[in-house]
Amino acid sequence: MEIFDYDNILLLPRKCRVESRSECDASVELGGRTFRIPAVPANMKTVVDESICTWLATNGYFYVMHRFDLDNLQFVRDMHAKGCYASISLGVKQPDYDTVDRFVAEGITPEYITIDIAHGHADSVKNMIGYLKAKLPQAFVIAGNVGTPEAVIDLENWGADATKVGIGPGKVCITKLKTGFGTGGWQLSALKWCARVATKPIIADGGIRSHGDIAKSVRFGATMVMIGSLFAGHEESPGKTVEVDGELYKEYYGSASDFNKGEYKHVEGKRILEPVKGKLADTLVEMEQDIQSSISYAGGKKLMDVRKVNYVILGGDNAGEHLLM
Ligand SMILES: NC(=O)C1=CN([C@@H]2O[C@H](COP(=O)(O)OP(=O)(O)OC[C@H]3O[C@@H](n4cnc5c(N)ncnc54)[C@H](OP(=O)(O)O)[C@@H]3O)[C@@H](O)[C@H]2O)C=CC1
Ligand SMILES: Nc1nc2c(ncn2[C@@H]2O[C@H](COP(=O)(O)O)[C@@H](O)[C@H]2O)c(=O)[nH]1
Repeated sequence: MEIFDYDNILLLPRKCRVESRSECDASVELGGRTFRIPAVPANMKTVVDESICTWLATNGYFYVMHRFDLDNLQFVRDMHAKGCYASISLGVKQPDYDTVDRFVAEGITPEYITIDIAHGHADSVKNMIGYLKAKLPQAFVIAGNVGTPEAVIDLENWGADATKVGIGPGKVCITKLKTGFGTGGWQLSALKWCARVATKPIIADGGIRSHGDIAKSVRFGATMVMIGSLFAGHEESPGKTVEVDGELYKEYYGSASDFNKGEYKHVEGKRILEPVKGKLADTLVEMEQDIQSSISYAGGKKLMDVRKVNYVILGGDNAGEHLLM
């Protein structure tokens, strides 16, 4: 099996088929809606809040609200009152089942529900998917996180409409160090491995460090990528602003960090400071333009044309050119 990651892969250009990159369509479909770009901010407390989610929904982007210190029911009511789709996260504990029951009692369904736990290849996830499919059958269910083809097959068979792939590649993740497990350092080839067996969309989660990594993810099978650090640190980001030597930073911490949990128990995340980098809307526009350029280098006009390109692996035992035959 080839082992590689974002920083040692390059995609190979094909003859251009457009006169302008504006002809390239970066949009993607997920769960019956079309979104402007195949990237979604991570469902983390220092990355999204209700006002960012509202802005994303009303401007054609996908979002997933986090599930920490939040009344999910009120969030969905608010989003629907504003005419927006609702996309929430759930865990697998009793309060999460209670939340589902409250949705049923009120007769409202969030359009997207992401079951988001550290080790998503688990019966607890199977049971929650089953419960959601029985109680809220209209919801599009994303489940994770996982890092192997067996897990993707199981989650899909249990009823997930999409899977989220990535155990430990995140910038504030310390799972690899604390447990010795994960896809950190080889997330892109883990994605390729998982995508070979997937029959439903994959959301590649974690490890994206530059905009070009989005095209690489799509090339290796992702429908969408989930991104934390690149979206944290904007003026609107919910993390606390901190000044160090006259420079402004925003805090970005892991959902399994003591900062998020409020206690030091099973900690698998840390806190870092991201330099404040302007407005989120500007980053999203730049991201879309960069994906349009990726599509043009792929010799295509639409996002999935990126899947057709060859690639090279730089350095290491697997180095070489990989041609689609
Ligand atoms: N993508 C990644 O690499 C990781 C992401 N995270 C993120 O952190 C947040 C919190 O995650 P999590 O702690 O799972 O959420 P929760 O605290 O809601 O825990 C979910 C359930 O899974 C159990 N659980 C958690 N980890 C494991 C494990 N390794 N083996 C068996 N059972 C486990 C927990 O029990 P108990 O706590 O008693 O074990 C609990 O019952 C999520 O948003 C998650 O996505 C966290 C770690 C890795
Ligand atoms: N192992 C951990 N992973 C975490 C934690 N909190 C979030 N995450 C994952 O990271 C990505 C974002 O990655 P980035 O490289 O784009 O910054 C996020 O979507 C989660 O899957 C954590 O505490 N530990």
